[in-house]
Amino acid sequence: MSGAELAGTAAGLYARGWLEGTAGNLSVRLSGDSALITASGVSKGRITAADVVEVGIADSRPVREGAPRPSAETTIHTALYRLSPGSHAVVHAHPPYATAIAILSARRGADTVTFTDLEIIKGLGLTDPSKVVVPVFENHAHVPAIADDVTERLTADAPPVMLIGNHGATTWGPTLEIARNRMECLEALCQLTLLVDRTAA
Ligand SMILES: CSC[C@@H](O)[C@@H](O)C(=O)COP(=O)(O)O
Ligand SMILES: [Zn+2]
Repeated sequence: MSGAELAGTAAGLYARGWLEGTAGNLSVRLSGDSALITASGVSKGRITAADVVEVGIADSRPVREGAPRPSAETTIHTALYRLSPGSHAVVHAHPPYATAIAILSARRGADTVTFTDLEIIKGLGLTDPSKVVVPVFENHAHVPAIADDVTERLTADAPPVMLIGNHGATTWGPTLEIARNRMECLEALCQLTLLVDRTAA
């Protein structure tokens, strides 16, 4: 897995309007103990292989001196890699419908959103695709506090998708393509829910 592949996937999500401004971050696991993640504060629509940083999964810090500043959300990515050894990619984006559901959930004080009986749930790779309970995390200004909540709340068999209240969505999986597909499925679930008013939060 290379920085060029991360940049290509990021450009595709940017083109869909899911990474507005400098929003979003993507990473891939390089080995058991490090990951390649997008640099912070750059447009993911035009990043290149030079705009990625190798960080330690244990400490979330750049492996090499002089590297660009890694994503502000690095601690969330590394928390997910520690939680889920079979996961090799994490995608964070601000897709409009998922973000709208995240905003509505935060307003209601809901810490989960439940989707039931929608075919697209199958795209999340769950054992039982009849229902998915998606966790909603508080959007702490101090990002490591979100990562701490992830570590505290999620188990290794949690669905590979989460929302961050008033903010956006994060998905993960065994490959970058699968993590990206899961983001598309989560966005579709949120869009359908808002279209037909089936919100079960
Ligand atoms: C454009 S502001 C969004 C950021 O605060 C953050 O949520 C985000 O998605 C991108 O952060 P980054 O540090 O560039 O990886
Ligand atoms: Zn974000």
